[in-house]
Amino acid sequence: MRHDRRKPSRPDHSRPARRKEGPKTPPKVDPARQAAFDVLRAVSERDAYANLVLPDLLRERRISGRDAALATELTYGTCRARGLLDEIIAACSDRGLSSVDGAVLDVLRLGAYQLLRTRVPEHAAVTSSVDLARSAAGSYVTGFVNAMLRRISEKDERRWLDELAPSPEKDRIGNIALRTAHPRWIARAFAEALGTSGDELTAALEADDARPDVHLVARPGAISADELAAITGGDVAPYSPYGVRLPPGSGDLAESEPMREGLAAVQDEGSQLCARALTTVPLDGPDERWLDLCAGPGGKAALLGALASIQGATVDAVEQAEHRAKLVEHAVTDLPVTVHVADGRDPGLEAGYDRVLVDAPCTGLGALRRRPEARWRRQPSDVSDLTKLQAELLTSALGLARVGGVVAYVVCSPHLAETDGVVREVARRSGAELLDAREQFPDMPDVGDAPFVQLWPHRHGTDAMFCALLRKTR
Ligand SMILES: C[S@@+](CC[C@H](N)C(=O)[O-])C[C@H]1O[C@@H](n2cnc3c(N)ncnc32)[C@H](O)[C@@H]1O
Repeated sequence: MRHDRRKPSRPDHSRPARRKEGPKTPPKVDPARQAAFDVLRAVSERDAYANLVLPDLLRERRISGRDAALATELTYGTCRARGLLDEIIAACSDRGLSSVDGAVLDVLRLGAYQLLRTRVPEHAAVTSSVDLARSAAGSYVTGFVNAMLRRISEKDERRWLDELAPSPEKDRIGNIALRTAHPRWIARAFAEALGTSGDELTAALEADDARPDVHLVARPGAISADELAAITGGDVAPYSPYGVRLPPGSGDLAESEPMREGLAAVQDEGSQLCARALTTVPLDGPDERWLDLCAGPGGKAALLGALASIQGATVDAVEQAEHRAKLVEHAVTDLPVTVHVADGRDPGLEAGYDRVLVDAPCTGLGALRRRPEARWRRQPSDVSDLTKLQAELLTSALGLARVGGVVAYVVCSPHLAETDGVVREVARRSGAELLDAREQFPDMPDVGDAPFVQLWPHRHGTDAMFCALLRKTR
């Protein structure tokens, strides 16, 4: 294809250019880019999760090998960089993005991602995007897409960032947010939790783009971490006594024997450590009745169930959503766990629990590396609704615990409103004692300031889990 090196004029998509003469049969879009585009549409149109839709789609269409790898890179990469790509696309357009057709915008995002963040040659990125636009929206948009992508390709990512990012002197967090392709409010929440907007903020945000290791949990009493590591070819995890780590994208683990037999499951090491922390706090008096107040889909309930079985305790697992309660049932087969479909704020269970876990619904800002599109879907306004629910669930947990009993409050988020804010407010109102959670994470460095524990992907290789431990005093 001939490269037109003249500076393209600013595309006018109010009057889309019509092709003078198009081929009778439009060129076929290659399977990798078609798959990536279809997942982007599902994410944009019906709030789908890219990491759930893509594997099914690749399987259905029998896309494998290099095509599957390209589809995965383009889909996840475009989802992660979406806000940054949109700023660049908007800078090339004479109107706001809202006037661009949704399918055309997704074509532009995919094309811009290839131009700015991959080694795909410019002509291949542009031609394939034009083909995709023709097949998705019709021939009349091809001129617009072609002109937009030519304009985007005039600069590399660094030059676009130099042009578009706020100056670091005036707005350091805004500058880092755009450079790491995160919304500013999330970068600010991370900065507040880390206590810095220096280099560690960049490291924390960049960790969201790294493909995470696969973490397995070896069910206590059923298989050891050493055995599981030997069977799966993984490494024993550095912190959790039940953990095994495998390289990113390790095979189809669901088919491996320990998983099929329920001896092991996929579970982030940070989640394992938070569930375990609840069980290691010293307790005076009985230690027989445990409660998991937000149990679906059952990862922590299964670990608690296995530990309860060893210690002679039983677990009640509460989950509000019926379909998620079914997942808990499946996860706790053969364990001393009873599942209840109920609202954790008033589950109708008899109070007096010795240990209670509140693994509360949260923004999930601590697991952005696992959800490519999540950073652009979450809104700052989500936080206040969630903190209200979190405080209600923690209050209910303390109501259900016995005096002297312990409650673990866990969220997969470092946002201070969801962590420190919720816990201190509920502790103040209820008179609960804040325990030093760090004592239940022995030999783990840099877990934050007492009395809480905040884990981080860039420090610990875990999700950014938060854990507080409270003792009921009255
Ligand atoms: C962070 S997830 C829990 C993850 C789970 N502990 C695990 O390790 O697999 C929060 C769960 O709380 C449930 N939930 C939301 N509101 C609830 C409520 N009012 N009562 C009980 N469960 C609730 C959600 O449906 C979701 O399954």
